Amino acid sequence: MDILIVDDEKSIRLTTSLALEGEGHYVETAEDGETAIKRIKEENFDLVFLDLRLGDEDGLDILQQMLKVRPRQLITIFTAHASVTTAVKATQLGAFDYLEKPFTPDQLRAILAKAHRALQTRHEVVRLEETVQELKSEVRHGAPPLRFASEDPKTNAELETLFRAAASPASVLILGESGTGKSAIAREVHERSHLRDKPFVTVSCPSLSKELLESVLFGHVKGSFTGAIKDTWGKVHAAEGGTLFLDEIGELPMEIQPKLLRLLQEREYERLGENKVRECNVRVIAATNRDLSACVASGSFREDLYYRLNVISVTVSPLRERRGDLQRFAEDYLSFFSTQMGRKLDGFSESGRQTLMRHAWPGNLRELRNAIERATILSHGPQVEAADLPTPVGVVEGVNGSPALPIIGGEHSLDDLEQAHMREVLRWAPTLQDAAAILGIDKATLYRKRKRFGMD
Ligand SMILES: Nc1ncnc2c1ncn2[C@@H]1O[C@H](COP(=O)(O)OP(=O)(O)OP(=O)(O)O)[C@@H](O)[C@H]1O
Repeated sequence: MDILIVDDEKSIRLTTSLALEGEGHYVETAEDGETAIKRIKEENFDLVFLDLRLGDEDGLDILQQMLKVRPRQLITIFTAHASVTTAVKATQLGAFDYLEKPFTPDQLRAILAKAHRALQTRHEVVRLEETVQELKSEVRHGAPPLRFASEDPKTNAELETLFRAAASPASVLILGESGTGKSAIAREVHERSHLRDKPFVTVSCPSLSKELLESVLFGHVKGSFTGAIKDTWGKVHAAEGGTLFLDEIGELPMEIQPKLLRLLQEREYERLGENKVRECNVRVIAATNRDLSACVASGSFREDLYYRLNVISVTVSPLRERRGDLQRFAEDYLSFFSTQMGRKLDGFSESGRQTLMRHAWPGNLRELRNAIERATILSHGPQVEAADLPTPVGVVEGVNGSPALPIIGGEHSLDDLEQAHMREVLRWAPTLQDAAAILGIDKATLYRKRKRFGMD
């Protein structure tokens, strides 16, 4: 995590950052409110530790100012002057948690674990909100047609291989960032397979608790857990003879992993609370936006299960690496939504096109589709202009003081290109850690370069 410690006591700043850095976190410190607020404005920290007594300054006041800048910022208050009243006041004002000084490494770790869970939930909520918007739109307007042919030779080759293998019973693993179209590919594999007339059943692994997920997958018998008031069949049963699509498989709890392995290896499972072994015949397709091999390395995903799932696999490239496809997708969506909404829109103006091309599309196809749907509603026509696209979609020249972006192949130095690319990635990457990973450099190099380019 990227963490900011705000405390006027040097020893606290030092010991806490050492403890946090020892756990692999990136830490910055600030000794007063002004510096802290400046950094909050500039950077996206996952968590802030804020002392309630900062010399003459009032920590509660700084807390409010920080939340004004970043309303969703996770802020843990720490103070040597803990009292129930201040704790309550701080949480009422929007603090995430409260830590009394002096604190033990275990207490600090507990806060970090809680913050980590909160961040994960937040990401999941954003993803679900977007999916809901998408589904609402599908109910209203139907779904835009899917395009699988790609201008990117790598994507094209991978998808072709995958679709050729669709008819085999082998398990399929689809990797790629959120919104790259993994679910759509899973369904397409099913449609192109010999199972197309059989059920296609989806289970979203992270949306349920461990117990519920197990029951949703395998079913349960009455009384097997509190609330199990009657026998039920699970999705494995519902998918019999067809395809079982396990979305976000990287989130599958450790306890359920052996049961899925048994399903894949032995074609057997048991309902929760029952000792009867049942046979099943399903083809499993799994997808995840996590780096599953890294999960195997860190011990959160079983290696044997990984190899069982990874018989045929495809990694869907993010949209920012498929610039050749971007315009086609945008045009397809525009043509679909303008027909649905009875709008006469004739493509994108040059400024609209440039705006589309300049954005990094962290939400991939889902974000693009939502942006184009919105632009179809907003546009005065006859073409979609930069102004019709939502603000975060692109950096338009001269807007908000942003310098124009260089064009690949134009008259620019490598320094200009590097600088512009770094600035854009830093603009949308959730954390500095992510930005460094995307740029393929370590965090220290990123810091050095930011300094050199005057970006800090
Ligand atoms: N091949 C495609 N052609 C056109 N649009 C697509 C295609 N694939 C996906 N989309 C659009 O992107 C949206 C998101 O796709 P999908 O849900 O398959 O992504 P995902 O990678 O499974 O996302 P997540 O990881 O968040 O579950 C779809 O609703 C659809 O509008």
